[in-house]
Amino acid sequence: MSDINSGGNYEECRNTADWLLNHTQVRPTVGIVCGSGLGGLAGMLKDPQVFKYSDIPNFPRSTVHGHAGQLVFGTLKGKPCVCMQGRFHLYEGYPIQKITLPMRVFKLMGVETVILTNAAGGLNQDFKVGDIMIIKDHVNMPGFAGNNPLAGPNDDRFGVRFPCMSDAYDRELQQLAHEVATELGYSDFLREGVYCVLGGPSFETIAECRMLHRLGGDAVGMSTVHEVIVARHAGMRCFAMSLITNRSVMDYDSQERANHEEVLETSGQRSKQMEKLVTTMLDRLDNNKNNSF
Ligand SMILES: O=P(O)(O)O[C@H]1O[C@H](CO)[C@@H](O)[C@H]1O
Ligand code: HPA
Repeated sequence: MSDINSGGNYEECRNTADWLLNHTQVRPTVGIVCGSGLGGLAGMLKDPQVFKYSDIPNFPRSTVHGHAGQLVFGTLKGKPCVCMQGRFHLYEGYPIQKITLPMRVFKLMGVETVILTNAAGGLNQDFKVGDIMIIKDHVNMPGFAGNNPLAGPNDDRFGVRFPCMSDAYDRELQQLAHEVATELGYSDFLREGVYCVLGGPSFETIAECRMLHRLGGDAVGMSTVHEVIVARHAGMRCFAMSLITNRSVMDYDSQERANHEEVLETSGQRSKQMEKLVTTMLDRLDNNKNNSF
């Protein structure tokens, strides 16, 4: 288990949030995290102000191809936003508290809602490459082994010791996503399901894919869940989507092999629709009384 010096403690997050607030006029209420190859969303922000992760105090660096490594402030459909163009993953070698530090920084800057995207393998055999899955729940495999971003002393200024996770993914935002996707004509490739997180960086074996599928997983990846746990602990509401970039290999006769190049290629092909879905959702939030941003 990591100690409080691993990153993500209150003072460190406060310093980072204050530094950012001193360098931008934007007061974000929406935080966005872009998955592998899905950073195009950051390019949609109006009047963007861009900070390289390497220039932000206490921020880790992005090391993965397809994650630009910059924080972009601006407005999207009139909503003040902060967007991570690239995220951090356990396999990059950072302590789990460090990879989730941006969620606490979001909170301290005033963010209320977090929208996350990721690229994932499809465990559900009905899913096709290019499908977009609304995440309705997760299975935290590293968490089963005690690797949870909230392990260590709890700081009540962020949240309670034992946060509930049965409402991790906001149901109203899921409903809104379904409505918007139907209107946009995306129903044919819109799915919903359970996202399983693993530590990576090796992709899953055939036996692991079969097991995760039997356990109720519809998609598998190496991100998002740690961020959602920390965001929910701090009381922000979360909406997350997976782009199915490859089908998980379940059959010993299959010639398919998961690889990051295929992941980036597929995310590039579907990124425009994901961007449209997110921006239209943001546009709608004001028109729906239940969705106060
Ligand atoms: O989850 P995101 O950041 O989209 O990245 C996904 O893509 C990479 C594998 O190709 C892994 O990092 C996996 O988690
Ligand atoms: N497994 C884990 N992570 C992934 C995958 C996968 O098949 N595809 C994209 N990210």
